[in-house]
Amino acid sequence: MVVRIEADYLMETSIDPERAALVLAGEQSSGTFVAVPGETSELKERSGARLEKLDVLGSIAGPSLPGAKSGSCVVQAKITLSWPLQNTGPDLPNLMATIAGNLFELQEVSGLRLLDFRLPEAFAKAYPGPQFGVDGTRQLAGVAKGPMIGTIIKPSVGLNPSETAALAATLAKAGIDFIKDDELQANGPSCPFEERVRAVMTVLDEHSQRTGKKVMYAFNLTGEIDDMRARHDLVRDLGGTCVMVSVNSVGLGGMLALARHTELPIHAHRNGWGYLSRHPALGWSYPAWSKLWRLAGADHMHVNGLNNKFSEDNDSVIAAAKSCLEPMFDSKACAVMPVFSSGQTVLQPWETYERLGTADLIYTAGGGIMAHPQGPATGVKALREAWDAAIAGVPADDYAATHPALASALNWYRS
Ligand SMILES: O=C(O)[C@H](O)COP(=O)(O)O
Ligand SMILES: [Mg+2]
Repeated sequence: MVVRIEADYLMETSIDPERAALVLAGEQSSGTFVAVPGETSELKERSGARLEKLDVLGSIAGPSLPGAKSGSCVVQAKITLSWPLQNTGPDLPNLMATIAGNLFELQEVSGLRLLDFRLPEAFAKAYPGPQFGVDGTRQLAGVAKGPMIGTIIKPSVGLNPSETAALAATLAKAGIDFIKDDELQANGPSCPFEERVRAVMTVLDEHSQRTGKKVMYAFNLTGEIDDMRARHDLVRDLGGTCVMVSVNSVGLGGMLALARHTELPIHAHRNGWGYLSRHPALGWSYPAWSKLWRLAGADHMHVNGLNNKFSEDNDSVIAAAKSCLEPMFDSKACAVMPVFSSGQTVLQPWETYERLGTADLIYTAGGGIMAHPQGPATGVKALREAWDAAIAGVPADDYAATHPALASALNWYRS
């Protein structure tokens, strides 16, 4: 159990690494660019950040980022800083300003990436964490085991509420477990939130009365706080079972307001992640960043997918997905359901299952279902067949020999 707040960074500097690390520690606690009269040694002892660990990894060819102090040699180091809990209290937005604030732009570093952090138990008491997580989501969606097969309404924008509902009805009939709005579709005049929810819930209710299966639909309620609360209430009152939010758009304050209000699982979309992470010498690692949202109350978190349409490599995707299930505190695991999404098709389930070692996930394919040559219903069938084969350990082509939906999808995506 940690007593102080601890954060690990990958740091790059052209000055003495210990000096650079101490500048970071000073700037993020009691110090500034010059000594000030009130910063006594007692105050520093009480409130100053400490350099707990410094491992110099070696030198690199040149600075990764512009604007840093230059020197004869650029070195990379792993450092751990710590802060007394008394500086912020168990307070997530202000934790963020402390461990991931001004330090990224200090001249002493030409690269800084937050790799991980650990928090005292007081944070576990102060915040809700996921209310549904894996088990609660499975229960609400009626999917006891295996992956939750899902999709994203595509085209992302442009369909009106009744067109969206008609697509949802087709997908439900095809046996899908999970549908979500795209992050680009929240409350635009061409597809207003309330009309969309009413139209979609009408068809999902009809389907549930007929079959007993309530498809989970994550309605994108991203917006201002009062609007998000009202949109949540509408979804709940109409029998919906999930809401979605773009976490970078609403920030921690918005997420916390929603999490303290919600009676439904929160599907956390990470759009914008690229600006926080794409340069390897800057920003956040996913396991660190996702901890903020897990503790704040996310139940599902996007982790990209193998062989995705973005720039992230597969090792990083698997590490991100695994981190969603790793316990954050002794008293509160904050485990969330990883959501594989981005360029997913019938091609990736085998490697995904083999590398992840569990099917506790939501697997959403937008283009990967909608673009199936025989239409979205066959797209759903093919994706489920791909996952059945992956879990049974049967190679794709062997399974496809007796499963035509999978066979045509494999041909389509391989061509
Ligand atoms: O919101 C998402 O997760 C993406 O739009 C995924 O879409 P795709 O499956 O068509 O890549
Ligand atoms: Mg999208």
